[in-house]
Amino acid sequence: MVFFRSSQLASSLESHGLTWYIAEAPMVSIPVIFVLICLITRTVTEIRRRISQNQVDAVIRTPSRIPYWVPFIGSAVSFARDIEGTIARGRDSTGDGVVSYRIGPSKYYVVYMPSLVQQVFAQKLSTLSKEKIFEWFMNVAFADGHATRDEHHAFHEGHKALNMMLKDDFITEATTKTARAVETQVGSLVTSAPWPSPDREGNDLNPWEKAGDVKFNNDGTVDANFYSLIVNYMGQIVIDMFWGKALIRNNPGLQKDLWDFDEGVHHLVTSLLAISAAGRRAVAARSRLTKAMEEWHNAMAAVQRGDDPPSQYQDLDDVSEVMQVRVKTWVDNNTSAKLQATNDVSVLWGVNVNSNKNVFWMLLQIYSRPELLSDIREEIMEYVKVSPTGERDLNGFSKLQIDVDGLCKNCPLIKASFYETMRMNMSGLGIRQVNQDLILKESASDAAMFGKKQPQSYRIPAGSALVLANGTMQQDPRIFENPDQFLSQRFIDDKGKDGNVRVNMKSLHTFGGGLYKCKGRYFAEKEVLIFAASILVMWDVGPLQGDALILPKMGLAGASRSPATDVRVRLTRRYQ
Ligand code: HEM
Repeated sequence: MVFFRSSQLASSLESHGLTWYIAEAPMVSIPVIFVLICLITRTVTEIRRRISQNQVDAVIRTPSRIPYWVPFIGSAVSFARDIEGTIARGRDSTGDGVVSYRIGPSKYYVVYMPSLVQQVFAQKLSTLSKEKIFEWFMNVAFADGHATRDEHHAFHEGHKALNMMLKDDFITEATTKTARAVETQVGSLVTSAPWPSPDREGNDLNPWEKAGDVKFNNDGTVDANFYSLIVNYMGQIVIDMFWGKALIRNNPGLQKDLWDFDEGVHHLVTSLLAISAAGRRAVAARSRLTKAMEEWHNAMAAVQRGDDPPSQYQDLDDVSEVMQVRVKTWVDNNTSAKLQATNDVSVLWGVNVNSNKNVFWMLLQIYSRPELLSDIREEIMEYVKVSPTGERDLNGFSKLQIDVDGLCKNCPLIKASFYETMRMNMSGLGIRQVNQDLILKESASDAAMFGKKQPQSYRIPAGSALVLANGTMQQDPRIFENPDQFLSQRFIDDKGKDGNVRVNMKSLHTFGGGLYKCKGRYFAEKEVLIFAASILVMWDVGPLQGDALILPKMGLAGASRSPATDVRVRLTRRYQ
């Protein structure tokens, strides 16, 4: 190995050239050259940022690109480390409504101004679409082997079948079935009496109780891991409602797999991390889920053909209409097993992941505020109450009676608390591919809100990616005052002309928007209120020690968040 003094280095470089120097002293020269390249990259990207930043008077301009150190990598590392913090810093350093990042070979334009977001939602598919991103996601997250991309027609027909979820017939069927199931099961969210020991023969625990690791106390209270308890309890009712009871009955580990998959899905999309323990668990869970979905589909397809399904799938009469239509659509379009099963697993995940986690966070937010809890209980008491005729569930506990219409139309505080929960606890990114050059124009009021001299327009070039930074907007104090506080009244508007109080999502876009807006949103709103209200009426929830229920830290960003660690709570039954 050769070491040089600077004068020697200069004369050697002059006589032998750079290649010779790298070959002779790689341990020194490679880091030196790397540092030089980084410095040059940082300087050039900084100059470029200043040039675009100085276009304060331009009516149409190029968004500022955030400077970076390492060519090709760009801002990838800071995105991987802290996506929301990175975007918030970029936003604050420019003061504009859009900022641009280089990540690997791609340019990303991140949008976080309400008027620009509305324009993004209004674009046609020919300008902005999600197809390529969705195909990539189906491959890395669900291992579809590019079936979504290669079986284009079949995928789109299957996807279209989900539009049924937007129709009144589906919404009525799904909410009615959910409400009836909740009425009879919320009293058994955790069981206790009549059996003294949970595992007494013939009286096994409910699967969600096992997932929540319940422990019965002598005074009749029950301790549980609240996150696991809630997401599994809701999952049981909603999966039974969509796919019929046989799916979970034949695959008792289905929910464990679903939540293991969810815990590791971040690791799968950043494929480097797929080798982590959570990533490996997610991969194993995903293959069991895919197999279960394929078997379920084959049984349903057999019934639809008039054939006899396997013995364990004889009773498929309780499958929802939307899932029956999906099966028929897959069959009519000669869909491969790979496309069918991976897409059905993605729907299974989508149906559960957002609603169930939001109910968990929402309950904690409400139970940790005694005044809000009591106001909401008063607001909903007319619509969610213990069965007036004294009906009991299978375990002998009180049943509830739920008036879904009354709950959803006349209870603004619980609905506004749901929106505020989504604002606080969700952090989704909406990603679109830019197919044609696009101009986005700031509104005058948004420009003023961001402290700009005048509204500007931005040119977003074809071939780049556009990102809606919902999580960052949800925490922007200019859009949502005091964003770190849970304000249960935030989304409540004044009374309208008809005298009714309105609840309005305003600049909150947790269901997405435009052509890709969540197809399950009408059901989801009602479902969340049904689950949350019924638990608030039937149960008191508090900490194991002390008075204050402390909310756990949130896990990784990216749509709905899980808690960083589960939270152990004590549940007390309010009605026997
Ligand atoms: C609080 C609950 C929920 C939230 C916050 C939520 C949010 C979302 C979001 C952000 C998207 C992507 C939109 C985009 O790409 O712009 C989406 C898509 C979707 N959601 Fe939901 N969702 C919820 C519950 C549900 C439920 C319960 C169902 C089913 C009953 C459902 C069905 C779907 C479907 C089918 C899509 C795909 C839409 C498409 O590709 O066109 N969601 N949801």
